[in-house]
Amino acid sequence: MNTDGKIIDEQQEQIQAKISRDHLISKENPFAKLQADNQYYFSEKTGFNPDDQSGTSKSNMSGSHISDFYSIPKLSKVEADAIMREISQDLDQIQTPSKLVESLDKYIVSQAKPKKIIAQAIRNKYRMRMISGELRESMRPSNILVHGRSGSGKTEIFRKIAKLYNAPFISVEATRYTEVGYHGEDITNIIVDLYKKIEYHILKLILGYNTKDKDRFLQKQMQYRNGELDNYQCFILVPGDKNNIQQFTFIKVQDIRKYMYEVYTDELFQLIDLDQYIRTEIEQKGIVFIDELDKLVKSVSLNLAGQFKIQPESSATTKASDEGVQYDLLPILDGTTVQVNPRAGAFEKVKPTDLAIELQGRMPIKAKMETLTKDDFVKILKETEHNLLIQAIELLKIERVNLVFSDDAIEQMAQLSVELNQEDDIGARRLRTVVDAVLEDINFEAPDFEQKDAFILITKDYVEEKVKTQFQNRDFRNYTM
Ligand SMILES: Nc1ncnc2c1ncn2[C@@H]1O[C@H](COP(=O)(O)OP(=O)(O)OP(=O)(O)O)[C@@H](O)[C@H]1O
Repeated sequence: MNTDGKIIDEQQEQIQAKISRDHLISKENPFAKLQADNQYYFSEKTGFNPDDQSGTSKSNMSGSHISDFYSIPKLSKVEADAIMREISQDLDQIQTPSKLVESLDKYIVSQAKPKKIIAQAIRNKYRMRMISGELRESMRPSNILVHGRSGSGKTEIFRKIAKLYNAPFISVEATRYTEVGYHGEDITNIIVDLYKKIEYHILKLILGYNTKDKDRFLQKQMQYRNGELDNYQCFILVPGDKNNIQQFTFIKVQDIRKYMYEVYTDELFQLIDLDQYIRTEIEQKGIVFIDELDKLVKSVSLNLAGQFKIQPESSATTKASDEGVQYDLLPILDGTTVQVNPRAGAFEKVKPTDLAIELQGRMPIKAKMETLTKDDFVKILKETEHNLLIQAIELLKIERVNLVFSDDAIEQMAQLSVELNQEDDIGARRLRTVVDAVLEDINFEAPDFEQKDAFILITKDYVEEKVKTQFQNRDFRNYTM
């Protein structure tokens, strides 16, 4: 279900433990099934795609009508509510800052200080959730400005955290909002984007097998947006147990939505209006990652007349005012926890203090990423979970080829990455280009190897030779991942 499974699995296990402890009808987490189209279990025969104006589209969902299944003791509304509450509390309590850092350590090398700062800030956000009333309203979100070299793990840290917390995660490039059509009032689309998919799935759930009826869909959509369906109870089928007995329960729309807000980190479909409820949800749980913020900073250059002339840092042809966009971002920073990720050369040419004062003020927490060293590169290759070498080994096992890397080969890959980065620093992304270069021939030829299950030792010399050849033949400098 989730390829970055480990941390999610831990969380699922806790939820499942909770569910079985509470004598729920299944050991599986029924709500986890909401995460992927083809894992839905509810009454539906056909799908309706609101983007398709012809109304003829069919989704690839193949649910079954509720009456196709027989019912087993169902949860009462009160029980379902209680479970939903407990689940969301569990989600809040799963990771203390120290545990979060521990989890991150499995995937992200070095960066001890930023990890600590970020983990603490994230925890604070969850503490704030537990406080209500005026005191809560007077608290400002602790937005974080993360800056540092390209490919040092900025995005990676937040991706992992979002997965860990099952929080909605959206990454946007600030410069996108300097493009025509995305400027000004449209800036709120950053947040709105999160919700289009959720609305669509909930409506499918509500409409059951009758989703082909476009008028009915639109009518329900309106009711949904007006909050009229919040207390509507949906059937959720719980996947079969060992004996393949299907079971179902009732859950309120508002609870499903709430849960889905928490679990969705996926691609997004159509836009819906931003309402207060959504705003509140994103305030509490969402992670919005604003990339390329430094590109909004103008550089100041002296023109011939000796006067100061302001130029957009990224492109002189940018249509909308970059400074304007900085101000447009303010309400978002007020309303949400935002991780700001300055990109390549991030705040190297310009400093965080070059941002509009108001913007700086809303990002009180600063975390500076360390520049990764050769030793860090070695650790990334050797010690992180699901690392590039493990991936390569597993892929080649499919072809009945066993790859083995000698220690000095790994050292050499790290060393060459550092050297190639001197030309153009893409940080740990470089490792990917180097590993690909080393394995290019083997990957190509593996299916044709006559001897099956042979072991191939990758040595330092082999690494050297392959990378040097590749580097001479190709321009690595423009590599991006
Ligand atoms: N500290 C790290 N530990 C492990 N892997 C890392 C680390 N830093 C980067 N990587 C690897 O490099 C890739 C690129 O890193 P990431 O996307 O986090 O870069 P970034 O710091 O956000 O850079 P940019 O500013 O260019 O967006 C990641 O997918 C990850 O595989």
